[in-house]
This record gives sequence, structure tokens and C-alpha cells, in this order.
Amino acid sequence: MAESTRDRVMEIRAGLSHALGAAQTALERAQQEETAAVAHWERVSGAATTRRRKLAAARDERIREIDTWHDTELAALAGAAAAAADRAAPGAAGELWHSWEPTPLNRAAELRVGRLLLPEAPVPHPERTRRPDGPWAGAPGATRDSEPEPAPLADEAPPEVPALVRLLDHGHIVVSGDQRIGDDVVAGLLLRALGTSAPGAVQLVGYDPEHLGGGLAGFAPLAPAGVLTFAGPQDLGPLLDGLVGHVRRINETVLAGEYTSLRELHAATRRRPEPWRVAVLLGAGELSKHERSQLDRLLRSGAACGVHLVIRGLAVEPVPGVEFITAAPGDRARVSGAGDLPVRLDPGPLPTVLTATCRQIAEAVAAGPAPVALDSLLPEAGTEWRESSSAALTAPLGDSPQGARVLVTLSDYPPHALIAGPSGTGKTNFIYAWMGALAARYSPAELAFYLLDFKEGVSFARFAPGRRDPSWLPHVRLVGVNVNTDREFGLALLRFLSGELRRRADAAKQHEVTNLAELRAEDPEGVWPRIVAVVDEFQVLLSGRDAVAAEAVDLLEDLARRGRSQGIHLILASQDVSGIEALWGRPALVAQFSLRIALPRARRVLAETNMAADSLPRYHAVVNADSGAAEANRVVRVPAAGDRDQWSALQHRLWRRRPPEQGPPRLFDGDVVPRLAESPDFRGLRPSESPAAPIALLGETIDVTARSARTVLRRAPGRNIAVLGTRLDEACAVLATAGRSLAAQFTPEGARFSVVCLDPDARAAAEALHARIPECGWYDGENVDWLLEDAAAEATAAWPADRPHFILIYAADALPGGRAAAEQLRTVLRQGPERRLHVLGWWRGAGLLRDSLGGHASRTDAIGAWVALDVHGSELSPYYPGAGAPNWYPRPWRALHFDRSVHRGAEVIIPYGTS
Ligand SMILES: Nc1ncnc2c1ncn2[C@@H]1O[C@H](COP(=O)(O)OP(=O)(O)OP(=O)(O)O)[C@@H](O)[C@H]1O
Repeated sequence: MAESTRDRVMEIRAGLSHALGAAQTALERAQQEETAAVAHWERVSGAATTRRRKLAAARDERIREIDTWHDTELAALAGAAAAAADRAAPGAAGELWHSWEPTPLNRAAELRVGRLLLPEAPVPHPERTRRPDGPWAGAPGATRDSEPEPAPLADEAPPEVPALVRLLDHGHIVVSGDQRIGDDVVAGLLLRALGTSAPGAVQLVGYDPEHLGGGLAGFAPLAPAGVLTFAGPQDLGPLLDGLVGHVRRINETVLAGEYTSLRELHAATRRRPEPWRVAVLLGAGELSKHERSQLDRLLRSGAACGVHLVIRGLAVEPVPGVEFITAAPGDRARVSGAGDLPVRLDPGPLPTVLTATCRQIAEAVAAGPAPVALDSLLPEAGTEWRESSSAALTAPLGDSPQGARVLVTLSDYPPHALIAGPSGTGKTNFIYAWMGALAARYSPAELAFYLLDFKEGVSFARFAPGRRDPSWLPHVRLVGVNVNTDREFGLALLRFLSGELRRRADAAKQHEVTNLAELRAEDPEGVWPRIVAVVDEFQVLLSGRDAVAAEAVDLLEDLARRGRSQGIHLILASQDVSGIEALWGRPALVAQFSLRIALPRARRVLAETNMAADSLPRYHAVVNADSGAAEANRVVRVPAAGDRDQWSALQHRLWRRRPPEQGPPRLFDGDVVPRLAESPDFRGLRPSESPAAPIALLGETIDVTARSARTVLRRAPGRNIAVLGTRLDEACAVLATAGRSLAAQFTPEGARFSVVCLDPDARAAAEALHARIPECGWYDGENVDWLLEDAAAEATAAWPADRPHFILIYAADALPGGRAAAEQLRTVLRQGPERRLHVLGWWRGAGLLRDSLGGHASRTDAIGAWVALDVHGSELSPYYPGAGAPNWYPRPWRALHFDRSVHRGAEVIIPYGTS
């Protein structure tokens, strides 16, 4: 082989070998890279798997969180919705039928018709499972006839959210869809509306041409009481016209431009003068053009006036305030206010509950309207006593049947009121209501009451402090109760008012003014309240033809005539003013009482031809400020003011505001025996060395102040006191009062006292008096001759004694010792007083005193003062100067006192109790 060939071969070999080596190296590198790449891939893919797992876990966790939040949130929302629904539909508005009962509310509530089916009722995590059959709670297969069970109490259970609709004070309801279910919905709504309002406050009128009222059969018990009425098949037009008429009237006279709706009126005044009128139109068919336009009017403006429509089977355009209910079984029902949410409608009310409730309402309505509360007459708490009585006293007395407030004024015209109403018709209640309305508006500086009740009982006593309640009505200055036998107290009140009238007239003259308003303007510092004197059963005061009646009528006439301009107003009340002769015989007097108030069936208080009182419902009154002229009649429904609790709440409120100087009123209770220890006059007595005019108190006068009757035993002829009559206790009480009051004015040495007891029955009383007077002498039948001998000598002495001697004789007519003793007593009686020797004796008869004085023809002027008990007026004439005898018919625990040195006529007194 040639060199060159070999070389070439070598060269090629070398080349090949180099190429092989290079290929080898490349292969190895490639293999390494492959290995590295595989390792990298394995790492990456491992990491990817881990991350996916982590991501999945994170995703699951997040989903779990979202689920939990959703559950909680939904439950909270459902809970809030349920709570809001409870508030919107409390009590009978939302209660399920199985536990339903009427619960009248003080506002119109929303009414339950079923329950909302909320999406996905939350189930506690993690067991919660989706219902396979859709997003809505509740089993779709269940029918509405099975009432939902009340929500279980378990924490995890979602609260049920009721489906509510608004009817009363808000709008109207239109029910469409399934007929039977629709009937149940209407029945449920009506029952809830009835059950949430006071009986009679919702009135139903049914129009059911197809079933002739059958659609409302369950409500039939309401019909006799007028709570449910029916319109005949042809009467839809008149029915709608009537409702439109109500809307117009209410707008014009009740809302009267002041309020936009009855709801607003109620919120502002707490009064609801009109019932809600709910017209139930079941299947109206085709409406005429007129009917359609009336219906549209009502849909637009009825609700503001409490006129509402519940319509089934009649197409109605959606307008604000109208709620549409589509009746359907299961979850296919809808209520427009709930949007698209499905609703499960409640079944109809249980027939037994429906009937029982309707009966109950009918009975309550038949029994009369529920009383209106006294509060309705009062201004807002905290705004009391803001009115000025300068020109008048004005207060509301209730609402008229049309809903307007009836205000009553006492002023220059009308100045005085006459109230009449047969027993039990609410006369006293009327007076309470009026007083409450006035007292809450006018402060005690603006208004003062003087109250007198001639009825048996203590109806005005509540205004004065009592044992149970220490409060009093701050405006009341005087209360007289149980005065039916003490007509003198009525006279005393009239005399007092006459005095006040004089005082005001003098002040007016001084300020050159003519009436109270001007006087108050001229004398701003003066306290000139308007005075209102109320006399219940005033005919007692005027009955009879005696001096009391005669003076009372004269005083009344003067007060009525002149009191008007001086702010003194009289309110006279009576069961039957027609029988009051004294009144009707004085037309001028009656004419002053131009404010006339008649309670149901009151006779003659209004004008002769005005019969308005005959047809008044219970708890109503006719108020007439024009002497009873028929055109001035205003009917008012009077609130209940008799309730003690309600009254006390007001009285306490005003009492706490009383001015500090305002003490309690004087309470005169004719049934209570006054106590000497409480007599202001007795308490005011102080001992002194030698009072020139010692006062013997004898009892309490029947007067507006608790004044004691007194006789002054100064050194002068005739200054002896005789107590006449057989009543032992009263005679002893008078002598004890006289003795104790005299003793209270002397120091122990300042006067001599001798007690003589000649009647064993009086011994205990005489001894009790003897024990109370220090250094007092004691005499009886055994030793009275010593005293008389002594006293007769004293009485005939040349000079007056240096200190007075008071001889108190129990049963002076039983004096032993025959003529001699009688003569001595006569001497003492005749001559003693001038020498400061005074006899205070009890004779058990007027004739027996005459015997002591020397017989029939003897003079009686030795007895300057006397207290007669059960002695007839005619027997007293010898001791009563002037013509005739005092007018006195004895009565228990009353006496007639006469002191010829000061009295023109005798006065009735009440002996003080012995304690
Ligand atoms: N407006 C009213 N609202 C509710 N109850 C009333 C009303 N008016 C009176 N009553 C009640 O009727 C009853 C009789 O009332 P009241 O005592 O006022 O009548 P009267 O006419 O004064 O009767 P009498 O003269 O026999 O006392 C009382 O129980 C009272 O509570």
C-alpha cells in the first residue's frame, strides 16, 4: 500500500477516532443533561403536586369559611327579620292560630298572612346538607293546611319570618288566586284586625253578592252589635258612596286641615275619634263607571280616614298602599310586599276561635263604648299649669261623636253651669273630668275650687288628704261631704263666697275696673284666682221653705248675678233640676246659669223643647252654652274620671308641684265629730292673770273655717249659759268644752271653778271635767247647799269678787233643797254675773229652766246665752228675743247656740267629742 495511501488511511483512522471520541463525549454530555433534566422534571412535578394539594386544601378551607359566614349571616338576617316582624305584628297581629287570642293594641299593627320561605335555611356546619329539591326552605310537598309548628328553640334552628301585610291606617288588600285559600286569607286578616283593636274600633261591612254573605259567615255574631253590616247584591254603589261620604266628612270635620290622617291625629292626641271601616268586597263582578271611580277614590284616599278595602275577585291596578296577595298552595303563594320571595300562607283561623272572638267583641260593643281615659283630657305631662284664667277657664271635656274636641268655657259668658242627670248617669264623673281638665291647665294661683256634696257618701273627699292618701288637689280650698243634714254648711259657703265677692268688688272699685281680667291687669301682684264652687245635689240646700233655703236662694241670686264679672263661677248639679221649685220660681237666677249640661235622660235642664238628652248614649253629655237652645247642643263623650288610680296619678302629679304655702283644704265631714283638742280656737287659748272677757267655747260652728262657737262671759248681767235638752252625752260634751276652754284662759289661781253633779248618769262626765280643771270644787246633791249659800252671798256682795267663779251644774233642774235652794240659784243667776259669778248649767228641758227662773211669767234675761239640744224651736221662744221662735228641728249631735248679746239669729253647732 503506498505510503500515501497509508497515510491517508492513518489520517482517516485518526479522524475517525477523533470523531468517535468527540461523539462519545457529546453522548456523555447529553446523557448527563438528560439525567439532570429528568431530575429537574421530577422535582418540578413533585412540587406541583404538593402545591395543587395545598391549593385544594386552601380552597376547601375558604369555601368552608364562606359557607359558615353565609349560614351565620343568613340566620342573623332571618333572626332580625323575625324580630322586626314580631315588633310590627305583636300579639293577635302575628300569633299563630293554635295559641291566638285577641290582644287590643294601642296602634294599628301589620297583620300576618303566612310565612316567608327564605333561601337556604342554614343548617349547622359541617353536617349541613343541601336539600336536593331546590334553594327554598320548607318541604315543597307540604300543604298550607298544616300550620307551621312554632320555631324550635334550638340555637341552630332558623327563626321563622312571617309574611305581613298592612291594612289598618295604611292601605288596602287585594286577594287573588285559589278561592278557598283566598277565603281563609281574608278571614284571617279580618280576625287579626278585629283582635288587635278595641271592640267596636273596627267595623266591617260585607259585600258578597255571590254567596250572599256566606263568605263572611264566621263573622255573623258581630252583626247584632252592628260591628258587621252587609250590603245587598245591588248595593255596591251606595256602599261605596257611603264610604266616600265618610272619607269626605272625616277630612272636613275630623282632620279639619290640622292632620293629614287619623293615624297622625292619633299619634298627636292619643285620641281615635273614628272607627276603622273595613269594606270586604267578595267577588264584585263588573263595576259600573261610577262604582269604579268611587272605588279608585277609596283606594287613593280612604286609608288616611280609616276606610280600608279588602277585595277578592276584582281586578285592581297596583297603586301605592295596595297590597296584593296571590293565594296558592305550597310555596307558590306570593305577597307583593315580599317581592319574589315565596310565601306559605297560613290556614284560616279555627272556627271556634273565630266565633268566640266575634261573640266577645259583640258583647263588649253591646255593653257600650269602652270608657275613654281621663288622660285624654290632660295636657302633656310637664306642660301643666301654663294657662292664664284672666279672661276665662277653658278645658276640653271629651270628643264629639264626629271626633272634634269639645271645649267648655266659664267666663263672663257663660258664667255658671247647671248640670243634670238621673242617678248613675255619670254626673259625678263629669264633674271629676271637668275638674281634672281644669286643674291640670290652671295653677292654684289661677283657679280655686270650693266643693260641696249634698249626696250621701264622700265623693269629693278624694280631693282632701285622707288616711290612705295624704295628698290633696292643690286647687281645692274647701270640701264639704256628708252635709245632707247640715244645709247650714251650704249656706256658710254661699256667705263666704258673698264675702269674697264683696272683697273683689271693693278691689275693682279701688282700681276703677269692672271685671276680673281688668283687675288682674291693674293689680298684677294680687292673687285673684277664678273661683269655681261646685255644689252637687244642690237641691238639698234649696229644699223646704225655711230660712236656710230662703237665704241660700238670695245669696245664690246675688252671687250668680255679680259673680260673673268677679271670676266667681257656680256649678250646680242635681239628679233632677225640674223639681227644684226655688230655682224655677226665680227665672232671673236660672238665666244666669247659661251653661247647661245634660246627662242621658236629664229633664228640663235644656230648653223645654230640646230633647237631645233623651237619646244620649251612655257616658255622653249634651253641653250647651246658650241656656239650652237646641242649636247650641254639643254632644260629648265623657272620659272616665272616676277610676281612683287614674285620678290619684294626676292628683299626685299636681300635688308634688303645689306651691309651698299651699296647705290642705278644709275638709268638713258632717259624719265626723270634731275634737276640741284640734280646734284652732281652743289651741289658741293661753292662760293669763285675769282676762276681762273670758270665752266659753261650746262646739264647732258649721262654717267654711273650723271656727268654734263662743259666748263671752264678761262681767255683765245675764252672762250665764244654759244647756237645754235631755241628751246626756251632748250636754256633757258642751259643758266639758265650756269648762275646759274657760280653764285654759286662767292661771290656777286666776279663777274659781265648781262642778256640781246632780244626775248620777252624768257623774262620769262631770268627774272627768273636774279632774281636768286644777283646784276645781266638787259638789253633788249632798253638799250643793253649801256652794249655793256661798254663791248667793257672793252674788249679793257689795263689790265684785277679785276673781271670777264659774259654776258648772249638771242637771240644774234636779237641785235638792226645795224653794230655798231654788231661790239661791235664782239669785246667783240674776245677780252673779255682775260680780263675776257665772253659771253654766244643764237643764233637761226648756220648761225646767223656766221653773228655775221662777215660773211661767218670770223674766228670762238671766240666761244670756243658751245651747239647745233636743228642744223644739217653739219651746225656745221665751229665750229668743223678738217675734217667733228659732227654726230648729233637733238632730243628733247638733245643737242650736244663741247668745243674745251678739246674735241676730241662732247658729247650729256641733258639740266637740269628749276625747
Ligand atoms: N264617662 C264614663 N266612662 C266610664 N264610666 C263612667 C263614666 N261616667 C260614669 N261612669 C261610671 O258610672 C257609674 C256612675 O257614675 P257617677 O257616680 O258619676 O254617676 P252619678 O250620676 O253621679 O250617680 P249618683 O248621682 O247616683 O252618684 C260609676 O261607676 C262611674 O265610674
